[in-house]
Amino acid sequence: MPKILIIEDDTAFCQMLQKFLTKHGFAVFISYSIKEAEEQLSTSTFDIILSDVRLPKGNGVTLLPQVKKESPTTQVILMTGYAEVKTAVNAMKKGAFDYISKPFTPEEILSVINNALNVAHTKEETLKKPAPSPKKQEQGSFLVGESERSKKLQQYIDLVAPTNMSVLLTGESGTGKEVTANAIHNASKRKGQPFVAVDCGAIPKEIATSEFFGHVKGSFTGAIEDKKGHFEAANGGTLFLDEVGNLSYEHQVQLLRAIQERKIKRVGSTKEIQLDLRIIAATNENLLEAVEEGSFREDLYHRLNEFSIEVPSLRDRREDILLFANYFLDRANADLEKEVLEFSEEAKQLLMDYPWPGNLREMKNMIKRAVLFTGGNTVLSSSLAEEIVNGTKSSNTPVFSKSEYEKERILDALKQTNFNKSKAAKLLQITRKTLYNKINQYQLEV
Ligand SMILES: Nc1ncnc2c1ncn2[C@@H]1O[C@H](COP(=O)(O)OP(=O)(O)OP(=O)(O)O)[C@@H](O)[C@H]1O
Repeated sequence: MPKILIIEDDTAFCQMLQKFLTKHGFAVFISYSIKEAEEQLSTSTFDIILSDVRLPKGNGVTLLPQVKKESPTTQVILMTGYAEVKTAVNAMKKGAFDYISKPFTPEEILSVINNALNVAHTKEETLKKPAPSPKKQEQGSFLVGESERSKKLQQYIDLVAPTNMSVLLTGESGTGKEVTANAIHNASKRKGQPFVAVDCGAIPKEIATSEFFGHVKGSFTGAIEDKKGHFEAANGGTLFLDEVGNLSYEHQVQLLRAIQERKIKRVGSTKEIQLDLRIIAATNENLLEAVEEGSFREDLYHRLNEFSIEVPSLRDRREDILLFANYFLDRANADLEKEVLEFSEEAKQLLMDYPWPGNLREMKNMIKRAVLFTGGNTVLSSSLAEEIVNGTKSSNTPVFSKSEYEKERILDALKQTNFNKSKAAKLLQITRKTLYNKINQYQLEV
C-alpha cells in the first residue's frame, strides 16, 4: 500500500484529505508543521509527500533538499493557493514532482498522486540498475522555433553574443530565459568556460554575500573550509543571475560594486580576485517599476540592462506550439524510456488552442505526464491534462475545497446538537462568535 505523508497546518482540511485518501487505498500519515514532518521523515520513508506551500515557520519547499537527499524516490507534490504558483514552479525546478492549486477536485488529486507513483516506480527501477543508462544529455539545448518572434529572439542572441555586454532577459515564468542565457553563452567566445546560474530568489539573505563572493575558513561560524563563491566559479565565463529583482538592497550594492570594479574579495579575506566574466540577468517582473518604487537600484538596473531581450510567451508564438510539443515528446520518451511517436489530430488541436499560462515549462511537464499515460504509439486527447481538454479546470465535478468541507462539518455539528449553537461550537472547537460568522459567511439557513 503506497505511503503518503500530508503536511498541512489546517487540521480540518488535513483530516478531510486523510479520510479521502485512506478510502482510496493509501496509508496516510499527517503532520501539522514542518517540525513534525522532519521528525516523521527521520524515522520513516514515504512514497509521496503532499505538502502545503505555506506553513507556520517555513514553507513546504524548504523540505525538498532533505527529502531528495535521504529518499530520492519519494515524490513531493505541493498544494498551493492561487498566489503561490510562482513558488511552486520554482519548487519544481528544485525537484518537486508537481503542484496542485487549491481548491482541487477529488479526481485531480488522485490523478496527480497516481502520476507521481508511476514516476517514482520508474525512478526506483533506474536507481536499481548497476550503471546509469547512457542517455543523451539534452539539458540546456536550445530550439529556435519558426515563428517571427522566435526568429527575432535568435537574431538578438546572435547579435549580442559576441560582445561583452550585460544582457537583461525579461519574460514570463517558464518562457525559456535560462536556456536563452545559455544559448548566448554558447554562441560567445566564452563557450567552453563555465556558465553558472544562480537563482537570486532562492538564496537565504544571511548567506548571500558568501554565496556570491565565497569565504575563507573561520571567517564566521560555520565557515569550516575555504569556499569559492558564484562570481569566482563563473570567472572566465558567464554568470546568470535569475530572478534578479529578488535581491535585497544590501546585496544589490555589493553586486553593483563587483560588476563595476571587476574584482571581489572573499568574506574574511583581504586578497582581491580579478574577474573576467559576463553577466546575464533575468526577471519576470517589471524591474523598471521596481526602480521607480525605489526597491531596485537604478544604477544596477542600467549596469545589467546594457542590452535587453524579451523572451516571448508561448501565446505570442503559437506557430511554434507543435514544434516544441514534438521536441518535448522526444525528451519525455528519453526520460521515461518510452517510444511514443506522435500526437493524435485531436490532441494537436487541443495543444494549439490552450493558452499556456505556464509557457514552455508547463508544456514540458504536461507532455511528460501525457507520455506516461500513453500505452500505444499515439498521445490521445484523453491523456492530456484536464486543463487542456476543458480549456480551464472542469466545473462539473464537485470542488474539493476547504469551504465546502467546512460548511458540511458545521451543518453536521448543528444537526448533531439539535441546532444548539453553543454546543455545536464546542463540538467544532471554535467560539460561538466564529460559528455565527461562518453561518453568515456560508449563508446557512439554521
Ligand atoms: N528554446 C527552447 N528550446 C528548448 N527548450 C526550451 C526552450 N525554451 C524553454 N525551454 C524549456 O522550457 C523549460 C523552461 O525554461 P527556463 O527554465 O529557461 O525558463 P525561465 O524563463 O528561466 O523560467 P523562470 O522564469 O521560471 O526561471 C525548461 O525545461 C527548458 O528546457
